[in-house]
Amino acid sequence: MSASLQLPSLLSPLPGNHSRPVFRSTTRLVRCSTDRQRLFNRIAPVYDNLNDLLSLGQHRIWKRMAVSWSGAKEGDSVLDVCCGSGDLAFLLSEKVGPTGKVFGLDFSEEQLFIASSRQHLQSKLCYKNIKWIQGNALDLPFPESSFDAVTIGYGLRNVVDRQKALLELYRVLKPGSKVSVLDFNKSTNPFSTSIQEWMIDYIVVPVADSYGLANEYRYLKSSIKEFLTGEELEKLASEAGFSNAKHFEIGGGLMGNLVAVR
Ligand SMILES: C/C(=C\Cc1cc(O)c2ccccc2c1O)CCC[C@H](C)CCC[C@H](C)CCCC(C)C
Ligand SMILES: C[S@@+](CC[C@H](N)C(=O)[O-])C[C@H]1O[C@@H](n2cnc3c(N)ncnc32)[C@H](O)[C@@H]1O
Repeated sequence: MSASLQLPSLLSPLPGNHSRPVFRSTTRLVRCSTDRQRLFNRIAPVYDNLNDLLSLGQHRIWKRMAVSWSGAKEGDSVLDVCCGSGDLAFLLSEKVGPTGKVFGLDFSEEQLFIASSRQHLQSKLCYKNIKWIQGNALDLPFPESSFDAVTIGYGLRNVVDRQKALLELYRVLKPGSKVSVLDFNKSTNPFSTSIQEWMIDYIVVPVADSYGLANEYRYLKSSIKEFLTGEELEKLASEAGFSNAKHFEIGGGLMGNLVAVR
């Protein structure tokens, strides 16, 4: 099974063969974009369950906050970049209602397969307004000024070029509209950092190991280390052209949400 970064495709539902990819365990999992795409394909079957279990359901609250901060409202046309299995896109769909439109974009075919299956299992009328697109966050397949709000949950940390991703988010937003960026918080407080690292080493990785995904979840710790602090995110967003870039610590400082206006 291959997923193309060059040719975004509308997936509603996803076509093709949905057999699981071969599981591999390597120590160097995430050198490039293709490695990350494979990682997210591999964890797709257990991704939602592990998020619920490991965050004790808290991730649903953080995602609601991110959607609320995006300013999406009834009738809007909105985009969720790095949508994964679709949590933020489903929440956006409820916000914009049947008269609005939601696009969920991701480069992982397996994550999109889960998102599309979830959409078809639900009877909510508004969920019919979601289109899943396989594409690259660094080269969004939309004209400029297309959206009234954009969200990206746990995505910016995972792209290989964050500045380019923010420039793309800026380009597709309508002037005056907001981007809401939810992710782990790279704290400047050593105590918060050690709690976060302890939780990943002694809770997250051992639980993931029981699914054969220890390396995939070990990646979380290194990716947070290589991520940006709230202040650095505000600076990067301002450099991409956004105004009023503000980062909020949530979940007791374990998570963060950047909000910025085009
Ligand atoms: C939805 C959450 C994380 C998504 C996520 C993001 C990634 O970049 C990954 C990369 C590789 C593998 C998995 C992921 C991934 O799942 C957030 C919630 C779940 C987290 C998996 C675990 C949370 C660990 C916190 C430090 C603990 C919070 C505890 C709580 C406040 C009780
Ligand atoms: C941790 S998941 C987050 C999924 C979802 N937003 C959530 O909050 O649960 C990160 C997602 O980003 C996607 N992703 C990473 N880099 C990407 C890129 N360059 N283009 C498109 N999707 C990307 C991955 O495939 C994965 O589904």
